[in-house]
Parts: sequence; C-alpha cells; structure tokens
Amino acid sequence: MKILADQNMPLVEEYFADLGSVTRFDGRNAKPEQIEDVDILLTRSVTKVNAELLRYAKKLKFVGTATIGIDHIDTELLDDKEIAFSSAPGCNAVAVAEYVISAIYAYAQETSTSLQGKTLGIVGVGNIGQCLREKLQGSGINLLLCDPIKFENGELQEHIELDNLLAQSDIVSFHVPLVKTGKHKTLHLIDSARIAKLKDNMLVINACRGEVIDNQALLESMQTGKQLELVLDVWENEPNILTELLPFVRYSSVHIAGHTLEGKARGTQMLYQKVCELLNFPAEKQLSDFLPNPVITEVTLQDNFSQDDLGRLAHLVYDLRRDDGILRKSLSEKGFDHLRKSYPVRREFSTVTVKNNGSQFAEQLATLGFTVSE
Ligand SMILES: NC(=O)c1ccc[n+]([C@@H]2O[C@H](COP(=O)([O-])OP(=O)(O)OC[C@H]3O[C@@H](n4cnc5c(N)ncnc54)[C@H](O)[C@@H]3O)[C@@H](O)[C@H]2O)c1
Ligand SMILES: O=C(O)[C@H](O)[C@H](O)COP(=O)(O)O
Repeated sequence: MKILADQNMPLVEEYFADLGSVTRFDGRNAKPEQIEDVDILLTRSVTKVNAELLRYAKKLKFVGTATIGIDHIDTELLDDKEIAFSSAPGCNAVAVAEYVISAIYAYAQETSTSLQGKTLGIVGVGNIGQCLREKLQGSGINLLLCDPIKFENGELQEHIELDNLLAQSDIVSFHVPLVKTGKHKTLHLIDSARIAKLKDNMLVINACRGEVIDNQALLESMQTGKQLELVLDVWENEPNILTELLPFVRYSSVHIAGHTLEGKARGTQMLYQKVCELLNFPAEKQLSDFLPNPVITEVTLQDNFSQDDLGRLAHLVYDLRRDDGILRKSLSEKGFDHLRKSYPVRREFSTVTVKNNGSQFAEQLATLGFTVSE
C-alpha cells in the first residue's frame, strides 16, 4: 500500500506506517506522475486535487484532506472515479476560534477598548463559528449569528441577515466556506459595496478564505481613507498575496489560524480513522500518544485577577501579534509558504490548567477553553 502525504502534515509516519509505505510530497507543487501508483493520497489545502493531478492515477482508493475547507478538491470527480474521500471537519475549530479571541483581546488592549457590551457578528456558524460562539458565552460580548443555510434547514434559530448583522456589529468574523457559485455564493461576499457600508473602525476578521473579501476593493477603499481595523489570516491568491494591503492591516498572518499542534494533529488522526475504516483495520492510535507536553501547564490566579487579565491569560498561550511580527519581518525574504512550513509551535487554551482559588472568573475561563481546577 503506497501512501503519499503532504510534507506539512504532522505525524503521518506515526499513524500510517503500519498500513503501508509513506512518502511525502510538496503540496503546492504536486505532479500527476507522483500519484500514478499511489493508493492513499493525504493532502492539505494547497493541493488542487483535480482531473489534471489524477491524470495517471491507477490505484487511488482514498483521498483525504486534513482540513475542513474542500474548495481545492474536485469531489464530483472523486465520486465519478469511485475514490473514497474524507475531509477533517472540526479538526481545527478550537484553533481558529482561539485565533479570533486572541485578535479581539489584542485589539481591546492596544486601543483601550472595553469589550463589555460590544457586538460580535459571526458569519458562518459551522464548526468554527459555533466553537467561537460557545467560547464567548458569558464574556459580556453580544453575539449575532448569520448562517442562512443552517437557518433554512432548521439547525439555527437566531440567524440575522448579513447586511443587518454588519450594520449592528462592532466586530465581524467570517467562518464560511469558499463557494464560487449559487444562492449561497461566498466569493467576494464582502465586495466594494459592502466594504463601503462597513462602520468606521469596525474590527473585521477574516480567517476563512481570502476570496471571501475582495482584497483589491479592500485595498482601494483603505487607500481612499476608509477606516477599518483589519485582521487577515487568509488572502486572495495565496501564496502571492496583495502585500500593498499590509500597512492597512492591524494583525496579519500566513493562513495559520488553524495551526495549533492539536489542530493539525487532529486532522491527521481523523484521516487515519477514515483509512482504517476503509481498510477494515483497527484504529488503535490516539492523539494523546503523540502530543508533547506543553511548555506552560499551570497558572494560579490571585485575588486581584480582573476582567482585563483574561486577555493577558489568553495571550500567555497564544498571542497572534507574534505571527503578525513574523509575517512583517520575513515575508519578502522567506515567502508565504516557507513561513507556514516553519510555523512555531502553538498550543490550545486547554493545555493550561488554571488553579482558580475561588475566583469569580473560573467559569468564564472554563468556557473560554482553559482547564480549570480548584
Ligand atoms: N484560516 C485557517 O487556518 C482555517 C482553518 C479552518 C477552516 N478555515 C476555513 O473556514 C471555513 C469554515 O470552517 P468550519 O470548520 O466552520 O466549516 P463548516 O463547514 O463547519 O461551517 C461553515 C458554515 O458556513 C455556513 N455558510 C455557508 N455559506 C454561508 C453564507 N453565504 N453565509 C453565512 N454562512 C454560510 C454553512 O452553513 C456552515 O454552517 C472553512 O470552509 C475553511 O475554508 C480556515
Ligand atoms: O480549511 C482548513 O481546514 C484550513 O484552511 C487549513 O487548516 C489550513 O490550510 P493547510 O494548512 O491545510 O494548508
């Protein structure tokens, strides 16, 4: 059994070595010849799995992407060829939600803004939108939700139409898939007309797909005096992004919102489970077998811990300003993909146990995702 896996997918040898021989490939530059005698293809978001790539594939039984986004995969083609397919829904929901929380707290700190009573609009209430919603329950931030698909099929009761949500929100965070056509198209969901209507100083966070916001229109509007606070993890035309936008962006990163150690490893684990199912092989390996101990494991709250310190605690685990700094310093020299590949270790809030000493913030910290003990 030949298994070909993206070079940036962690733990593939650890999970898959018992199932076959594992070889790695450069995901951005995959060649049809590399797939010819492959049985299992494991990709990330940068590999376009289409008719051209599968041109010589003779043995392919399974394609897995260790991501939730599937805009790089021609799923109809896989269906036609009867090649089993799986993505990894939810693998990185916690990571992206924590990226957004890190952004919101950083912005609040830097601008001396109180988040109490501010309104956050969440556009797309799937794995990530829902996780963000849950983590911010009880935070004092009002939440508005927009997901017409879930609303129409009865899975969400609180939907508010996008333009209303934008008009009422101080912060908006996008968590929709990239869909290029149809009733719920998201390509340039935020186009020049919507950009023009966004409220001054609104915090606009895009950690889904770059193409959801028209980047050229955004640049033109910022160059002509539009005042927005931008947080961009994803960009149109990655890896060749519109660098002219950077001076107008408060926090920027190289499409790493989902790249916690846990998030990436969960993606591999989910594909391992799917392949084991397909091959009727017992899936005995667990994520916990492979994750290293975090560097910080325990924090004790003192009596004077306050609302303002919640952000500080979140940033102890993950401060997205680190990633913004890396991008600004090294993008031109090292390039977008290299920065993604060499991304420093990042862990999730749950890896830190907070000893709460009866603090009134214990519940809120647990809701945010920290492990809380007396
Ligand atoms: N930056 C990163 O590292 C990173 C990591 C993970 C996911 N993503 C991106 O984020 C997207 C969302 O991830 P997820 O795990 O929550 O996916 P998901 O499929 O669980 O949820 C997407 C939600 O968006 C809703 N939706 C679709 N079209 C919509 C529209 N026009 N308006 C409002 N809602 C709409 C869907 O109904 C669904 O509930 C992914 O498709 C992926 O492109 C980026
Ligand atoms: O869709 C997703 O799940 C993410 O965008 C993904 O985590 C990031 O992209 P990748 O690391 O797979 O290139």
